[in-house]
Amino acid sequence: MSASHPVPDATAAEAGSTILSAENVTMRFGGLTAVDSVNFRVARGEIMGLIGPNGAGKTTFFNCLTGMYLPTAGQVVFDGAVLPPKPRKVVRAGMARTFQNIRLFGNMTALENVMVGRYCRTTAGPFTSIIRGPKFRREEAAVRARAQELLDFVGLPNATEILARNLPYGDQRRLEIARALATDPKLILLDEPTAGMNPQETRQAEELIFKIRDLGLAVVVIEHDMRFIFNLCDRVLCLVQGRALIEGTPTEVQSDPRVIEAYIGTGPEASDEPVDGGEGGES
Ligand SMILES: Nc1ncnc2c1ncn2[C@@H]1O[C@H](COP(=O)(O)OP(=O)(O)OP(=O)(O)O)[C@@H](O)[C@H]1O
Repeated sequence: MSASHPVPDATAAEAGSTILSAENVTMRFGGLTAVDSVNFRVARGEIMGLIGPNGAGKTTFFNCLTGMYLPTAGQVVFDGAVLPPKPRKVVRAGMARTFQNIRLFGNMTALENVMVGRYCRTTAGPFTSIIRGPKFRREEAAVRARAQELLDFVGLPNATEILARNLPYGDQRRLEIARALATDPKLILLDEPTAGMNPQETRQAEELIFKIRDLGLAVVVIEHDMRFIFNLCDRVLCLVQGRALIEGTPTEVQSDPRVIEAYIGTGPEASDEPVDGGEGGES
């Protein structure tokens, strides 16, 4: 990252203070309570993991945290203010996310995909953009330079002109992260960032997330790969049937018999992956 384009970096005073909190967040779909009175706190510069068996409510909770859903009850406070229930405003407030199912613009190049993420921070109005005035051209050049920096940062320095749909799967996941970083977030939420990755790509993803944290960002990660999550996270919250079962350090969570039972209880698919972080893929 060049000095001319500083990225968010928590000061010593800010580090450790709360950036995101969920207070009794509940989300109901008709008669189904997908998320039930969940409390959650993420500190600046922290990597927080969200685990739970299939259908536990992780993605629904993520959607509440990122303004995609307005919780049925409870509230989400981000950087000292109640979260606006509009994804666009949430991004501007400093929260970015990636999706379980990759959502790139397949027919745009890698660079253009990242540039799209950056436009939420530009100020050129419609008039100067249409006539391609000096302000627009200055901003466009800065957006392009920043996008390339982010491609370098996530390990895709040579992907600039490649169409997103032609990138290997692991690279597409990195590209999604670059696009999220382009919005200058204070917190980034990653929904299954290693899904479909081979072990080498998974290790690279882990290194990338540590690098992001080292910039001072807070990170929240949903993952089924227990080895990955317990290596990576400072704290882990386990959801089961929409409720918070336990929150603690990886050591505390992986040794809790209720967590083991919750996973084994979900059937043979989940029990393939021991919660003690043993060898294996996704649950
Ligand atoms: N839009 C929706 N309408 C109705 N029910 C929903 C909706 N989204 C999720 N659900 C239900 O809410 C529950 C929690 O789903 P969710 O996708 O949040 O779980 P998850 O922990 O992310 O699961 P997975 O690990 O399989 O992705 C499930 O029973 C699901 O069927």
